[in-house]
Amino acid sequence: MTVKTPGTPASKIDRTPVTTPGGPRAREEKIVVTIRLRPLNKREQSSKDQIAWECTNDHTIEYRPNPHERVVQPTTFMFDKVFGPDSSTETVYEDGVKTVALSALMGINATIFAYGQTSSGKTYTMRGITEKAVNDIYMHIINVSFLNLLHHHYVNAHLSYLHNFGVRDNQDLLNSESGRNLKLLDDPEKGTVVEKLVEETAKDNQHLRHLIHICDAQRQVGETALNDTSSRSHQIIRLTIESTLRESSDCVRSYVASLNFVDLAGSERASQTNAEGARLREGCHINLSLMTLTTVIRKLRKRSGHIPYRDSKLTRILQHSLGGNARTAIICTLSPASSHVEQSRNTLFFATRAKEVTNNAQVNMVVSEKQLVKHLQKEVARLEAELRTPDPASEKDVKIRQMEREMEELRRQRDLAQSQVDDLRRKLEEEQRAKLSELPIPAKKCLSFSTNLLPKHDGMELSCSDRTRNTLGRQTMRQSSTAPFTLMHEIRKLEHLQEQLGEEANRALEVLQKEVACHRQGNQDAAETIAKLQAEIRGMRAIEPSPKEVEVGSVVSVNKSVSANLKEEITRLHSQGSTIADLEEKLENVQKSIDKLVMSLPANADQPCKDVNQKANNSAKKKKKLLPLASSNSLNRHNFIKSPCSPLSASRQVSNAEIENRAPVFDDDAMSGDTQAVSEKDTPTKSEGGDVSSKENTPYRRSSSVNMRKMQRMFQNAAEENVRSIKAYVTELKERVAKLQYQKQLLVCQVLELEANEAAGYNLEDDMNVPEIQEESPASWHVAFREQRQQIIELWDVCHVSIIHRTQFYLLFKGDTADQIYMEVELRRLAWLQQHLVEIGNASPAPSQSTEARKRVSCKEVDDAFDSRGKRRAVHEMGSTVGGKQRKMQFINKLWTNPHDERHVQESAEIVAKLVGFCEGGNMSKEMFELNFVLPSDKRHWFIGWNQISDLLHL
Ligand SMILES: Nc1ncnc2c1ncn2[C@@H]1O[C@H](COP(=O)(O)OP(=O)(O)OP(=O)(O)O)[C@@H](O)[C@H]1O
Repeated sequence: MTVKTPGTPASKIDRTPVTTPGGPRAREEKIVVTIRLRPLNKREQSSKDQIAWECTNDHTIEYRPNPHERVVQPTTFMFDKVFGPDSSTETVYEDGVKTVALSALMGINATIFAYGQTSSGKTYTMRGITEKAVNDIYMHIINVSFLNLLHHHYVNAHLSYLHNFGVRDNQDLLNSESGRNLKLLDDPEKGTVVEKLVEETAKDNQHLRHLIHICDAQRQVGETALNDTSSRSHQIIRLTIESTLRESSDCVRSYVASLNFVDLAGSERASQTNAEGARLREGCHINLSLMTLTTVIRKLRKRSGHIPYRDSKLTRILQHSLGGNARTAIICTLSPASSHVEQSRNTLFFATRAKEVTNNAQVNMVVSEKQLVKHLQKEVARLEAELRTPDPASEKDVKIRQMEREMEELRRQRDLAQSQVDDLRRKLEEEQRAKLSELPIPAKKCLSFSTNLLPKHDGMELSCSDRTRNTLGRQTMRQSSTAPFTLMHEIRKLEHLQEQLGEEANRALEVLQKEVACHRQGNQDAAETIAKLQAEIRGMRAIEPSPKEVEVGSVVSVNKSVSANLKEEITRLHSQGSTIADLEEKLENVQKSIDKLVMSLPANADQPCKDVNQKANNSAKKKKKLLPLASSNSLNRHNFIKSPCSPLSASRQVSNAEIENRAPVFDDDAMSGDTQAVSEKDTPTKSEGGDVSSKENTPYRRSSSVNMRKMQRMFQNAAEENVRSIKAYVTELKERVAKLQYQKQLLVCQVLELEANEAAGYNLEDDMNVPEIQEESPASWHVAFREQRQQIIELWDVCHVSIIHRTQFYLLFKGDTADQIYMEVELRRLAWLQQHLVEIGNASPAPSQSTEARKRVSCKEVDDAFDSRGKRRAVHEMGSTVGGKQRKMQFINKLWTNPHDERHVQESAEIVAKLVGFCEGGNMSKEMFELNFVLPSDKRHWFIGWNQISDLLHL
């Protein structure tokens, strides 16, 4: 077993208390010095000895000199504890040395010894102290073993006994056969050891008492004048205590400590002891060893110089207890007799010096070989790790260099990725450019919109809102496929069409000018009209499209960002809104002028022609009723003016998509030739007379043989027809301008949506990789159409849309693929309207609008619209009877009331169409559905378009 204090080199061997500089902080503490003053013994009492010493308190003892005694020595001494003659040994133990004695249980060496002159009571005191201490130690062992079973705490005690050492020969009282010559050995680790000293292990308290008794019995005593049983040697009872504490499964701590009970031989004066011979020599040895002890104490007190431990065997054995690794308590015994005042004073002087001595007690921990091996292995591993581990500073540098390398690599990868992105972007732009320049522009796109543009009013959704939004959400998915480049391309294309329309209108007006010129007969109104038309033409010519940055079909500059281009486009389109409105206004003025001209024609005719003119006028009026939507004389108009944009042109046979998206090619020569041919063919005065501007050469006056009336009639008919054709064509141009207008607005909306998406973090450029246009298959469009139409019908009901509008729309759009744009526009503006109705608290004029429209369907029209069979069927279907005015209104109010009943909707549409005179392919045109996004409260709300239509239809 190895005895080791914490931090002590592990090579320490067992049971040797070692003080190490690196160990745990030593407990520096003074030697505990107590004084025990015994009572006068019988001999002293019989000799009438006086008490010279008195314990004035627990710490002070004072000398009581005789009244006549002259005292020059100190008379008062103070110690840690002073016990008077009445104090028991138990009190001395409990109050003076118990703490020191039990330190051995904690692995701290402890020494208790008694110092004093002969017969002062050292043996008497130490036997009691030893007994008390042993009792306490075994009580502790019992208690700790009982209370700390879980901690596996146990204590073993080993006893060794020395006697006579330092006096004559060392004698082991536990081994009487060992002889007298036990040698003291200096072990470098254990210190001073007694060779061949027997150590007996005490089994228990009784066994230990028995061992102590044996030692006491063998101790040499002798009779002196002062003490009948005077100890003639020093005695040391050494109790070695081992304790083990298992703190955890892998942590077991063992402690070892020596508890020394030292009963010194008493100093004596030969004159007092009357010793002679052997007793005198014993006394001399005793005094010599005690003198060495006194010297050691004195040296230790001064803490300087050589400590003469080796001058006596006593001090050699007690070296650790004197200023070393032990807690020490000295009990100085005194005789109170005045006859021993000088010896007592010397004892007090010794005690006074002893209490200045400081010990360094440490806990002695035992480490088993297994634990030692583990500890050494850990130490080796730690040292090897230290050897392997480079300097922290250099390690930090290495890490910094490594991080710098990683950063450099990341930068390189970033640059590489950036260049790859740039390449991809370049390629995409090139592909986009190639696609735009090569591919024909698709005819009908699924123009879509997002409800994101519309204000949201949670909790105020109407019944069909969800479905509408689902559809719109689905369309929003398609929206992402509309690339900004395509939008800009569309805008450019529409602008080009706008420009062509303007030019076409100019040509029409020029032809009209020529035609009107034929009617110059000094008629002031006609002249004014012509002058006005010429001004109109000049005005229209002044309307030039804005200079385009890029021609149609070309690619938007790739150097600008897409978003910047879109914003510019929006700004520019907004600025051009007035231009389109101007064009519409101009066309309106032209139409008015034409109307005025037509009206003026009969006035130029002679009276005989009145009937004819009246007929023509009536016909014109009749036509006027249908004019905006009438096809007019398509053959004549075709001959009158030929335009690829005209719905009546030869290119009419081409699909609408081709017409609308193909850049028109004007054949000026052909057109002028045709125009000329028409003029020559349809205007006999021109072909026959040449200069129609000359009154002299007018057919009326050049040939009297000609039937002037017939000629006039022919002329008027031809002129009237031509003017009517021009008027119809201008109307058609207006419709096309209107269509152009809402297509443009749709594009603006899409641009705004893209811009909103871009602001929300949506990457516009990502769309570059998505197919731009998703054409719906006929089957899927049919399904989508039915779904959209149902939503539209429900929204009509929710938004109280005019039943006339419902009827017209319902009958016009029946699922043709060309209807996609109209369906989506209708759905969009209904959704927009619905949101705004919610915004304004449903205070929409729409209901009154609807009611007004119902009122317009007069009772008479109800009567006229149906024959008796149709009426009966309608009445039957609507669950009412058509009788009085009130009942007729009830009948009308039952139209368009159930959006969920498809049959009801169909019947309602047919009835309203009959009532107001709608006929498909007749007075209804898809182009009349212009787009107008304004608030219902606005004077020009989108119902106005329907009011106008109603006005035209005289509803
Ligand atoms: N405190 C005490 N109370 C009563 N009797 C005492 C006390 N101290 C000592 N005696 C008695 O005094 C006598 C001498 O005591 P003791 O043998 O212990 O002295 P000693 O110091 O050991 O002497 P020596 O040095 O000669 O051995 C004994 O008979 C003992 O009983």
